[in-house]
Amino acid sequence: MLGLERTSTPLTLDGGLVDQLVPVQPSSRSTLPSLHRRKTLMTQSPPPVAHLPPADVGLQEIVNEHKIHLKRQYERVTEGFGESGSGTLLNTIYTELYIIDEQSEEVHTQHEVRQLETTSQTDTDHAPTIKCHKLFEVLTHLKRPIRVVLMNGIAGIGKTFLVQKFIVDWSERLENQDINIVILLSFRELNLVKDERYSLLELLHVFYPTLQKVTTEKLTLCKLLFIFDGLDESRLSLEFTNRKIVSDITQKSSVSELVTNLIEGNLLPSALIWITTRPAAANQIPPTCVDRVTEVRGFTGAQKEEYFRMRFSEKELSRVISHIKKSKNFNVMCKIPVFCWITATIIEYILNTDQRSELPKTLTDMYSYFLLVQTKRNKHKYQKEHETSPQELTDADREVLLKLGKLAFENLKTRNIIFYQEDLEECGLDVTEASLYSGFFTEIFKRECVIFQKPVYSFVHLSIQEFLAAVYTFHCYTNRKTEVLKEVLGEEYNETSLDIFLSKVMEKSLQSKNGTLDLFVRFLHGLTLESSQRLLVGLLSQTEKNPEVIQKIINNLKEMRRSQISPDRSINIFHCLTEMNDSSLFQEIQEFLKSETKLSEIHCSALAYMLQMSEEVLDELDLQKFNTSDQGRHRLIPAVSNCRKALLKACHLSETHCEVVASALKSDPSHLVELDMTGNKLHGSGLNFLSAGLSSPDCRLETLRLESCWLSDISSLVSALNSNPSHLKHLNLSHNNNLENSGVKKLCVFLENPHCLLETLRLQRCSLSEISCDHLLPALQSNPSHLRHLDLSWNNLQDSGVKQLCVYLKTSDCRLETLRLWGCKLSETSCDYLFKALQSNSHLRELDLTKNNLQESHVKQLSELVDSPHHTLEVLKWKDP
Ligand SMILES: Nc1ncnc2c1ncn2[C@@H]1O[C@H](COP(=O)(O)OP(=O)(O)OP(=O)(O)O)[C@@H](O)[C@H]1O
Repeated sequence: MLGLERTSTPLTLDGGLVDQLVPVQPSSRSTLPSLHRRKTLMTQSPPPVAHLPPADVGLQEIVNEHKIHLKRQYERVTEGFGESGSGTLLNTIYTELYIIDEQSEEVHTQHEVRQLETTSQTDTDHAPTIKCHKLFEVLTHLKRPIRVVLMNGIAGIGKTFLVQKFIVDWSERLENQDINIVILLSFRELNLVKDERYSLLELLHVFYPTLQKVTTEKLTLCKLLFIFDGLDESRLSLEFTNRKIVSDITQKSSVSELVTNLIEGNLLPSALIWITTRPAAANQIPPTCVDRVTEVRGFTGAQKEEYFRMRFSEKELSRVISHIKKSKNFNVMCKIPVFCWITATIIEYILNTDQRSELPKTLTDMYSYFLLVQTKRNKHKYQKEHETSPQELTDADREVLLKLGKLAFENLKTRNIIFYQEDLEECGLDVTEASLYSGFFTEIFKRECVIFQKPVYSFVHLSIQEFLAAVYTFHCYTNRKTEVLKEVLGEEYNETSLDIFLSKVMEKSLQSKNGTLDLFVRFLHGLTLESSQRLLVGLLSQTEKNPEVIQKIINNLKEMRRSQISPDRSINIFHCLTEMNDSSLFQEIQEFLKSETKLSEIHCSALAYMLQMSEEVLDELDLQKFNTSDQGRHRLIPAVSNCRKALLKACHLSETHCEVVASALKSDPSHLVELDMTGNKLHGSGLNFLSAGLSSPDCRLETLRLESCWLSDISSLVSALNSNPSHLKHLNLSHNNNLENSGVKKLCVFLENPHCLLETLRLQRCSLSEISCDHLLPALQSNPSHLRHLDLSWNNLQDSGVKQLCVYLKTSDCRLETLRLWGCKLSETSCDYLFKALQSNSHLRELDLTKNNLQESHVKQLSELVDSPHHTLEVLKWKDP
């Protein structure tokens, strides 16, 4: 029993000032295991106190007893599909969830997996977030009380865990102490009494016998919170229009009527109501009854890590996290806590059985497992089947999964990700049962209502759609449904061997520019393995065990080459090999790198992937150092995202390659600090792509070399540098003959930017005249203190150009150390200008006037400066080599 202590804090109850009884925190609390809890304790301000009737010690004791009861019931959880009350302490595994304070109307309009591959991951959008303990806090902008909260969330996202956490924190007096009594009524349990007639008071006593001692009067005085968990599971018919009004808590009624009257506020109008539901069932509650809609979005990146941190020892943790990070798809799926649990369970099992064994690498295995576990959870939830192992899919499961597969497949071709009733019907899905299906398969199939008041359906993740589409395609292949396969491969498709079938699908996928079928073909290859077929037995018929066919498929992939495909698409060939558990490439690459044998294209793709995924950031990637073809070099480009220095000189980069480089500059974190694209034709869209990368706030590039890149209009480059000015230190645009004075004029906009920190500027052979110096002078003068090295060699600057430069040299903040003016058609006059300027400049160390046809007499004074111990000039070059 918890101790009670008097406090003098006056609190109001019905307008009167009363003394309150504040519970003393139990001393055992400091020994609780959860890190999270300890944090809560430390950061917490004293909780608001319950408004109990004055000095009602009797009621307080009942409440205390109720708290103890709830704590006992909910502090332990069995994960995945277990019941509460046994298993692990919730606080030792509970990880904070990301909840937004509004419901999203959008369905996924972009392929999450692909989105991740092209952009840096934004875990959170700009929606306001909310903590579960603040659900009933008044909305400041609306200033109205919150009575009914509807909490949406897809299956496995953590709604029930959240409710349990709320209850445990309340029962331990950590949060929400302004609420006197919390009553959890899950729809799953209400279903059991749906045909009974009770008064609300009796219903409470059925579920909470400890509350029997509370009288009607006292109950109406208490601040109550009713939590209705899992509306999607409800078998009650909740009628909000033609229902009987019940306002007396002793009045007998049907259970459905009690629930609707509570929600509507006819019964206990001041009681708070919290309803959780999968999106499929949310529309059972009229929006007019709801004061706040929230949505549980699962884990953010940091929360994901925290989840695994709580489960694994420090030693194992880094292995687990890096394993998950290596696969972008695992990363996406791990936003859903139940997928984290599946991943953790599989990994834990492996680590406990054999530390040395490999963690599951293939996505196909992970997704197969996910499908099985979710199917089992649904069965447990809706059909109360406890005893089947996850591997046992019934005929009914198989039928529905294949229909969903058909829907997935049909719509994958058109990239359609939202479906209407007609689409479902076309695939044989019974729409009258849609809500059951969507409930049953919300894990993979989510139903939402949008503006049109028409149900819209979509898969929870597009990756799930692709997986089911692959399962269905495989099913059609093994069952010789040629007509269906023709839809993917075109009319000319004929029954053929598995290896030829797969290489045709692969070809098809390579043709797609944006990777529409990438994941689909990966799954398809993964499903050829006996191990996958074993996992999905019941859903997939097994193909003949024929190692030769598997080997043929592997060989086909290795030999696949097409020109004009993006290196990202090529990496997908390698991913398909990984899905087939083929690791021969890794060994071959290692051998080849040692022996300097020429790397084939597929080796380069594999190598690019290895480098890309390596935990070590590569210091330098120099494409010229690889013994391979141009195509092979192109396939290495994706590795740019994981290196500091990328040397991509003269290798015929196309705009697609520039796009890949740009995405490396945009990635978060972006490692690239030095980029050399010299000798590639970058004019036009290539430069635009690159500029988009440079303008990203994540770009950290310090050195950019674009010599001989056929550049003329550099507007996009300048505006990119200008929007992100403070990183670039060295810029080399030499040998771009078409740059001309107009190019320099544009560049000056960047040089003038007060945040520009450029130290080196090289503009050799850019067809410049003295007009460029006119442009440069004010720009350099306005921001004089950063530039250290300026190279304007082989431009027609003449003496008048040098005259302008000398004005800059004389600027007091000028810190220029090297000035190179080879072949600028200078005469003795320039030497005079320079001598005068350098008399007042104490920074220049090196002056290079080679190839200007100068005589010893012309440079005499400048040479004296070199000899003078009082001047910084150390090197003067003027003799032609
Ligand atoms: N906050 C969390 N911290 C740690 N694990 C969590 C958390 N939330 C959920 N999980 C894991 O995910 C599993 C599913 O969570 P939960 O049952 O709460 O989901 P749900 O949204 O209620 O799903 P459903 O709609 O299917 O009932 C849990 O059994 C647990 O393994």
